[in-house]
Amino acid sequence: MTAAPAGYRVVEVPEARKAELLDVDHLAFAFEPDAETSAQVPMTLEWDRTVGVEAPDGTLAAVHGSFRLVLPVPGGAVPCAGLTWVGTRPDQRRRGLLSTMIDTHFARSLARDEPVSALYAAEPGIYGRFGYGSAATNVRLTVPRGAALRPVPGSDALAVRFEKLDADGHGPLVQRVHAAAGSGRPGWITRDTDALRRKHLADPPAWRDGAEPLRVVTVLAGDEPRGYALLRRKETWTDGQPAMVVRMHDLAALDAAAAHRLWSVVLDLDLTSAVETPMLAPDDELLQLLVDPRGPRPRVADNLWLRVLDVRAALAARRWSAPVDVVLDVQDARLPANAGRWRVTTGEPGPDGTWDARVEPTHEPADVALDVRELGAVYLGGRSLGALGRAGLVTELVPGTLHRASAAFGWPLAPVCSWAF
Ligand SMILES: CC(=O)SCCNC(=O)CCNC(=O)[C@H](O)C(C)(C)COP(=O)(O)OP(=O)(O)OC[C@H]1O[C@@H](n2cnc3c(N)ncnc32)[C@H](O)[C@@H]1OP(=O)(O)O
Repeated sequence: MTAAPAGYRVVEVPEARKAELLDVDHLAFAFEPDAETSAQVPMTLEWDRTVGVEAPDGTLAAVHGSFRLVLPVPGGAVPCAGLTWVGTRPDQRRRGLLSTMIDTHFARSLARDEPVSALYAAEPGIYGRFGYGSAATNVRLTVPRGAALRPVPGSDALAVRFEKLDADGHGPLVQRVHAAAGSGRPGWITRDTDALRRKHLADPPAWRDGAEPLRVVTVLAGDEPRGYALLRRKETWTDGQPAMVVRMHDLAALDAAAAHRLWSVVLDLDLTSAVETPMLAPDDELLQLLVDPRGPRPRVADNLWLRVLDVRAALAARRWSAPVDVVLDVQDARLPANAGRWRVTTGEPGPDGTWDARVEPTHEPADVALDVRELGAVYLGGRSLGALGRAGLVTELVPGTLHRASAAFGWPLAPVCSWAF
C-alpha cells in the first residue's frame, strides 16, 4: 500500500468540484475543449466513483475515475472497474500520486465486489508495475479502395442506407447492434450509461478535423438492421484526382453476410482512395475475408489491460476450453490476498463444449508459477500461457502442465474492446 506523500490526502471528488477536476485533466492530457465542444459532449464520469488527491494547499493534484462495467469473459461476464481519466498535474508528477490512487482504486473496486479492473493505457509503460497485463490486441488497417473480399452468401441481398447521423434516431440501433455483434467475444464491453452512449455519437465540429459530419451506413434485411458503420470523409484532391480517405469511427455486424455487405459498400465509395478502419479484433471478419491481407498494412497495438483483483472470484467467473487440474502459484506484491497457490479444477463440460471450474486455495505443490500481471494477460483467452512461458514470464514447475493449462485458458474468439474509455 502506497501512502500519500506527507501533507497530501485522498478525497472523493463530487460534482461540485467538476471545474477543478477538468483543470487537472486538461493540464495532464494537454487539451482544452472550446465551449461548443464542452456543450455537446456529455460528462461520462460517475461521481460516486471519482477520486482525487489533494495537495497540502487543498487543490486537486491528481484525479481518476472508474466506470461500472460488465466485462465479457470466456463463456460469461464479470463486474469490472474500468479505470479512466487518470491524470496528475504536470507540476505534481513522480511523487507517488498515481501509486496512491491505484491502491485506492483497488480497495474501492474490491469493496464493490468487482473482481477485475480494466483500462486503456495512454502509454503502455505505465500499468504493468501495478499488475495490469496486456490482455488483448487490436488491429488497424488502411484498406485500398476496391480491395477484393472473398464472397459470402446472402450479402448481395441486403439493402443499404447511407445517411447523416442523427444521434437520437440512430442511437438505439447502434446500441442494439453493437451489443449483439459482440456476443460471445471476450472483452466486448458495451456502453451502459446514457452519457457514454451520447458521447459515442457526439460530433462537435472540433472533432472533425475538416471532414464531414458523421455518416451512418446501415445494412438491412427487409426492415431489420443487421449492421452499421459510422464514418466520415474529408474532401481531398491530389493532382486533380479525388483521393478522399474514409475514416471509420465504428462498425458492427450481426453476421458474416452483413459484415461483407458493409465492407463492400464502404470500400467502394466514390471519390475515395482508401478506408482507415477503427480498432478491429485480430480475428475480425474483415481479416478473414480480404483476398490480400497484406496490402492494408496491418498495425497491431495493445487494447485492453486487465488487473485481476480477486483471483478466486475472477477465475470462477469464466469458462474453460479444455479440462484441466492445475495448481497456479500466483505472486501479487500489491494485493497479498491473491498471493499463493490456487488449484483450478474443471468439472463436467456444458452443452456448449466448455467447462466451469472450482478455484480453491491449496497447499499442494504448484505446477505453474506466475505474477498476477501474467494472469491478467491470459485471463480473457487472447494470450497463451505457453507463449509467456517461452518469454520467461511464466515458469513451468511440472513438465507438461503449461501446455494443458494454455489449452484450458485459450478461447476461440480473440478478445477486443471496440472503444477506448
Ligand atoms: C487508464 C488511463 O486513464 S490512462 C491515462 C494516464 N494519464 C496520462 O497519460 C496523462 C499524462 N500523465 C500523467 O498524468 C501522469 O504522468 C501519470 C498519471 C501517468 C503518472 O502519474 P504520477 O503521479 O507521476 O505517477 P507516480 O509518481 O505515482 O509514478 C508511479 C510509477 O510509475 C512510473 N510512471 C509514471 N508515469 C509513467 C509513464 N508515463 N511511463 C512509464 N512509467 C511511468 C513512475 O516512474 C513511477 O515508477 P516507480 O514506482 O518505479 O518509481
